[in-house]
Amino acid sequence: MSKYGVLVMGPAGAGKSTFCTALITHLHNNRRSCFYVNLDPAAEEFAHEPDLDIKDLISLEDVMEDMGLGPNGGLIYCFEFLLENLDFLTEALDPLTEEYLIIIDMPGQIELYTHIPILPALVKHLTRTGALDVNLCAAYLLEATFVVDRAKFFAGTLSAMSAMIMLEVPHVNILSKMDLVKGQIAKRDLKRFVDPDTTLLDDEPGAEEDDGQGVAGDPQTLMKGNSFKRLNRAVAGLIDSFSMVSYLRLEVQDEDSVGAILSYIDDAIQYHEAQEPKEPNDAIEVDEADD
Ligand SMILES: Nc1nc2c(ncn2[C@@H]2O[C@H](COP(=O)(O)OP(=O)(O)OP(=O)(O)O)[C@@H](O)[C@H]2O)c(=O)[nH]1
Repeated sequence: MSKYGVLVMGPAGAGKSTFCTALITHLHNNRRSCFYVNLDPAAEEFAHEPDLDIKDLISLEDVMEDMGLGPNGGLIYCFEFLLENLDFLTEALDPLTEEYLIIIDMPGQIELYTHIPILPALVKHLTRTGALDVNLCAAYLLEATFVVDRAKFFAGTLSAMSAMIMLEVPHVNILSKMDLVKGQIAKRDLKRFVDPDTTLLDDEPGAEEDDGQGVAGDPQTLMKGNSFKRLNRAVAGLIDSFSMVSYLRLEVQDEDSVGAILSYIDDAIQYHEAQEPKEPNDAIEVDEADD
C-alpha cells in the first residue's frame, strides 16, 4: 500500500522544526493522521514528541564523544550508521497505512543536501525504488530574510536546486519566516524572489555607480562589480534553465499558509504519481493589495 511523506530540509535555523510543528498541528486540527520522524541526531527539544527519533538508534553526542569526531563529521557518521541499519526505519514505517502523512525532520547541515550521496540513498530506500514505497515530496525551506541579501538568496536557491536535482522526488521550495521581512521589502518586489527573477543578479541597487571592485564589508556587493558580471550571468542562466525553482511563502503562524503549502505538497505527490509535469508555484499568489 502506498504511503505519503514529506522530507523537510533546508539550512540550519531555516525553521524546519517549526514548520513540522505547524504541519502536525494543522493535520491534527483537520483530523488527519501523521507520523513524525526526527532524523536530526542533535535535536533535543520538540513541540510534538517524535513517533520515531534517530537518537534511539544513534546520538550525535555519543558519536562525537566515542569517535572523537566534530559535529559535521559526527553527523555524517550518524547517517552512514542509519544507512547500515535501515530496518530502524522500515520496521516503524512499513505498518503505516496511506492515511498517515510521514513528516521527516532533517538536520540543517548543508553538506547533506549538496554533494554527499547519503540522502539519495536514504530517499531511494524510502520511495518506490526501495523497500518502503513512500510517495515522498521534498520541502526545502529558505529564510525569507535572505532576500534582503541577494548573494545569500541565490546561494540558497542554488543549494535548493542541488537538493532537487540530487533527490529526484517532487520538490517544493518554501520561503520561511515571512513575518520577518514585512516592512523590509515591498510585496511587489518580493514577487521577483518568489519566482526568482534572474535579472536580480544584474540590477543590484547602486551597481551602476560601482567601480568594479565592490565595497569591502558590504554583503550586497558580494555579487556586484564588473568582474562578477559574467559569473552572475552564468549563475542566472543555470537557475533559468531549471525554471522549476520558485518559492511558496510560509507564515508559520498562519494556518491558511500551512494548509495551502500542504495541499501543494499533496498535489506535487499526486502529479508525480501520475507522472505529469506540474506548473510550479501557483498555490499562493502574492497579494499586491497588501503592500
Ligand atoms: N519570526 C519567526 N521565527 C521563526 C519562524 N520559524 C522559525 N522561527 C524561529 O527560528 C528559529 C529556528 O527555528 P527551527 O524551527 O528550530 O529551525 P530548524 O531549521 O529546525 O533549525 P535546525 O534544526 O537547527 O537546523 C527558532 O527560534 C524559531 O522560533 C517564523 O516563521 N517566524
